[in-house]
Amino acid sequence: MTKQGMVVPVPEAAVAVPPNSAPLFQYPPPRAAPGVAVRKKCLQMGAGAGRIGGWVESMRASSPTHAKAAAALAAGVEEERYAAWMVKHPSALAMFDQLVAASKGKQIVVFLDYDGTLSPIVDDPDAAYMSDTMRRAVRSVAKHFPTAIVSGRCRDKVFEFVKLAELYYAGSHGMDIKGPAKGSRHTKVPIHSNLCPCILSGHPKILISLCLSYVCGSQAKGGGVLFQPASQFLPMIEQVHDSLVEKTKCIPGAKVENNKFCVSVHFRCVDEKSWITLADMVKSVLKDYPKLKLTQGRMVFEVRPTIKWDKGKALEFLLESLGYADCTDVLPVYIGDDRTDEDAFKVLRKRGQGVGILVSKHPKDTCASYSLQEPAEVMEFLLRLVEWERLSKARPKW
Ligand SMILES: O=P(O)(O)OC[C@H]1O[C@H](O[C@H]2O[C@H](CO)[C@@H](O)[C@H](O)[C@H]2O)[C@H](O)[C@@H](O)[C@@H]1O
Repeated sequence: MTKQGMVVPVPEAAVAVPPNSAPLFQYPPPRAAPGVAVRKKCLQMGAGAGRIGGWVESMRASSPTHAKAAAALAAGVEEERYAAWMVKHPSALAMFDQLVAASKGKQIVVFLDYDGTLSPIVDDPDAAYMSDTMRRAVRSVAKHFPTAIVSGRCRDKVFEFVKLAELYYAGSHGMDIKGPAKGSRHTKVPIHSNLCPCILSGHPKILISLCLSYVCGSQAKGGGVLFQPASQFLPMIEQVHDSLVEKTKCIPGAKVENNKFCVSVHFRCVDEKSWITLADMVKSVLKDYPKLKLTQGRMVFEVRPTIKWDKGKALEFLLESLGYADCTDVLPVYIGDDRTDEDAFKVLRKRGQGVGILVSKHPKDTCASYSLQEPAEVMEFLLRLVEWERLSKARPKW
């Protein structure tokens, strides 16, 4: 269980908590203190000494398991800070009973990030396997609740890792969604039309405008909906991927990953002395692509289309597809570890509905309300959810 006494370095803020955000429950845990630093979502593209220092700090902060962080951890420098953070973002395991009590009369819908949430972070992105026990836990969850994986990886790749056909998948940071038929209330009824499902269902304006601008929805094989709001960026992403591979091949340890609608440039295995060179290379390639933006994940640069679409939008899209748009009888539970998951946490805050759980052993500015330390705790939480649901079905209703 939670090691509350752990001492940790403090990475730069991922996002600030909106000052007037609505409480998620009647008994919300305290929010992060006002005035927390705000990280710009898109990284500055300019050069200059100040910026270079900022880049290195930001790159370092993107993985608190960095050697210096570990040293700080051993030295016990930030113990109190971690304890204070845990008061604001209590363990979802410790708060389990209150969490499930809030779901009374509501349908729980589970959203799970992949890397760092279902699988431990490892050096080689191609070897980020999830354990069989975790797979069994996720399968059980999906038996009881609509469940979706929301990942920065390309959808096919994350499916190869997860291997569960009973889930919905949103790959490429939500830009490639294979979800249920629109408004299906989890019945998985296939749609029988070639028309865009967003238009068919009278989807909110934002999606309709996306439908008109991009090739987006179609019937997915085996029923359900395939939604790809960035499909017009495919050729550009291919080009950028190839340029990045070519440009960065002289940097030992750098790895460029094609995630279909976005590209990841990993620096986890790059010597820190080469980080700035690598960052400059990425920036120089992107200069020719103003329609692409650069964000940062855990020891990785993420190159993404500038469209207003992210994991938060994917969460909303999936909820609507399941028939829970603007409903009060739904409780989305989103578990993730990355900066990109903050978009989903923010959506939950804005809706004043749902449970955002950040997976982290370190204090981070986050819009999530709760925390879990690592994938092992995520698994424990999922299994408890299944057991609670099983028992509540067996319990007589008075
Ligand atoms: O949204 P996610 O499912 O969390 O995907 C985000 C990125 O995850 C992967 O990279 C991260 O995990 C790797 C394996 O543990 C690790 O080596 C890397 O440093 C992490 O950044 C994935 O490879 C990326 O493509 C995803 O964008």
